[in-house]
Amino acid sequence: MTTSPHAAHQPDTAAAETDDVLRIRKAGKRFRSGWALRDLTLTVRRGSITALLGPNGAGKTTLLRAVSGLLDLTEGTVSFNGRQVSSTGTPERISFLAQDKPLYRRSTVADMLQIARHLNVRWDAALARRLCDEAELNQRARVGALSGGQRSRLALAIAFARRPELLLLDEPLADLDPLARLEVQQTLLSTVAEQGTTVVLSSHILGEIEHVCSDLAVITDGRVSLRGETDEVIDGHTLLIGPGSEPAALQWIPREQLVEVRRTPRQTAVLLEGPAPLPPPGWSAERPSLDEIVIAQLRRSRGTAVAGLSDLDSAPTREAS
Ligand SMILES: Nc1ncnc2c1ncn2[C@@H]1O[C@H](COP(=O)(O)OP(=O)(O)OP(=O)(O)O)[C@@H](O)[C@H]1O
Repeated sequence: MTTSPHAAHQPDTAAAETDDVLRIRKAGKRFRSGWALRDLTLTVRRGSITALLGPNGAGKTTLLRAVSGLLDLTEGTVSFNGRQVSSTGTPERISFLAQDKPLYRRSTVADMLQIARHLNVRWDAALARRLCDEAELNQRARVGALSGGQRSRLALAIAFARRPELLLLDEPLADLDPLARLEVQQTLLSTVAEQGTTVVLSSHILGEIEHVCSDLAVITDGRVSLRGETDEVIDGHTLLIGPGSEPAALQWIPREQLVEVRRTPRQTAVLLEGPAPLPPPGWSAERPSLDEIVIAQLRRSRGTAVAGLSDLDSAPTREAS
């Protein structure tokens, strides 16, 4: 798997420090069961919405917890605005919303907002109220009586109302119905635009990430395997669609750019990194979706992506016409 030019090793200049709100360098976290993060390097641009994507167990939650100061790394460093983060305390300007939303089930929505108001130095009551109203949350309803999605919306309202500089969200869209997902995405976009908040979120919902997240990082086995600005990652790939499934018909495809070959009896789809060479007659080049790229790259990292590669290697060379 490739890493985009934005990845890993950027020069440590003063300008970069200003633009990058978060710098994670060679992060490693070892639990008894093994390494959850390994040599993970990632920078997050100020004002960006960055998606952490990856399979179950890839290390996304562990990374978010390390950034929020909830656990110490075994190796490497996390720095927020140039200051190293450690488990001695979450920096005041970072807000982390965990997957299991931290709410008191016996409290009402109104009480929960009051509690949060007292617990936080910075608190935007008007924003909390507006977000609860948008979610049609009854202020007198008990938290325990809300649906999973409604509890997520309340927890999100509290996270936003803290007005953090860096908002970390672990699977924020997971419990939400399609309409609520759209509304939460809209809130994310408007909050970033209004407040200049930087957001890092983990998600499995790829289709929607494409429209919300300016940046993405794919994490596999505790490492960053692909990262960059979302548009650039998409523009950096080409999907070629052609007829037939004969391996010999693929010889014109540059082997070093190949991410995935998928065949049906009628059609062959080839995902390439970078621009495609001029395809032969009958083939077309398309812009792939983010889903297609991320899923293919994940399959590739598991060694299952290039189903047709061995055929391609053993196929006879196509004669030049
Ligand atoms: N507290 C812990 N103690 C031991 N092992 C842990 C702990 N937390 C995470 N792990 C392990 O670290 C690895 C990464 O887990 P993590 O929860 O960070 O993955 P994830 O990418 O967030 O997964 P998911 O998408 O399923 O939420 C897994 O193998 C997990 O079992």
